Amino acid sequence: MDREARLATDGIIRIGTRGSQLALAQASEVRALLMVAHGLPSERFEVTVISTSGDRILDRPLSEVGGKGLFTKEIELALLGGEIDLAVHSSKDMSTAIPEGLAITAFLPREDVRDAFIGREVRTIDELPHGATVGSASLRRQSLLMRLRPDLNVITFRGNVQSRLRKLEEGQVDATLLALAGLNRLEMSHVATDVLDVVSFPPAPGQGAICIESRAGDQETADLVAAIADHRTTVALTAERAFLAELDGSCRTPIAAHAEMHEDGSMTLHGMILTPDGAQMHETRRTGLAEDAETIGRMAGRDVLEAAGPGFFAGWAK
Ligand SMILES: NCc1[nH]cc(CCC(=O)O)c1CC(=O)O
Repeated sequence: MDREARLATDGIIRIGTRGSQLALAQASEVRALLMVAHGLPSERFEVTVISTSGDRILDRPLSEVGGKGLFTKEIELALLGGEIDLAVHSSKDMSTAIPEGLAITAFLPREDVRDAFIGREVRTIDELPHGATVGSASLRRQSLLMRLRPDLNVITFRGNVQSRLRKLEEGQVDATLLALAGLNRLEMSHVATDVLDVVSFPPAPGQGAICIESRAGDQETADLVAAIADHRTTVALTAERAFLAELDGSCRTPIAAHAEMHEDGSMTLHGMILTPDGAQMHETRRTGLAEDAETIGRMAGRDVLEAAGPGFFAGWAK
């Protein structure tokens, strides 16, 4: 029996995801893409919701609790334990080190990479009054904001998309920033009052891209998800994640990166590191062949480390 026939006759494909509305929307998107790609009915799929430490710890900034692995650890344990066959993640939340026995088997076509600005009484960052309060959980967004507007009162602001918007409505903050990708997936892009450009406000590595993780030896699932993988996104994410890998071992400073593969097979990467207060910034642009994405990412990482010098990290080191 070939693989398609086997999938059509045995077992359920079990998809693991976090329980936030955004995570559930992403899991539904993956299921829909797999149904279309393989002609499978929805009954072949089961979506298992898994609560992660990142979902439970809401009172502290993530950078204090221990960063990225927090949104993926419990889901990865379920994969390793065979409770689920594939995990759907926001690539932005993935650490660069994938646990032994697991692998990223697909990056899906990328959504909009940009950040959205959501003001309660104003439409843009420029229009915010002196000293206005802006909430964000992201060190990168906090730093980029303070770089543009050192007068702002930037505060840490956690929770899922809906709870952040509620805090904004209640007046706890005058504005917030969210990934446009998440708003689009939730069909909530109407709340954005401005969209920030990638040159002055580059996204987090991986922003806007869903990735699928599965067991390293599970060829059947790897083949299944290969049908919905996107090459250009894979190239961009390879470069951005290599840039991040080069940096995140040595610093906890804000990191931004945006890579794009072009039609002619070339690619560009814009990488940036900042001090948390936004006062200092180093950036690099590298262009090369898509097949060299990993090297380009690594070299870009070294560019900014070298430009920054050891003094840059004084006070911001791990
Ligand atoms: N850290 C939370 C998170 N992880 C991924 C997204 C957005 C969706 C994406 O980037 O794919 C968000 C929310 C946000 O930043 O607004």
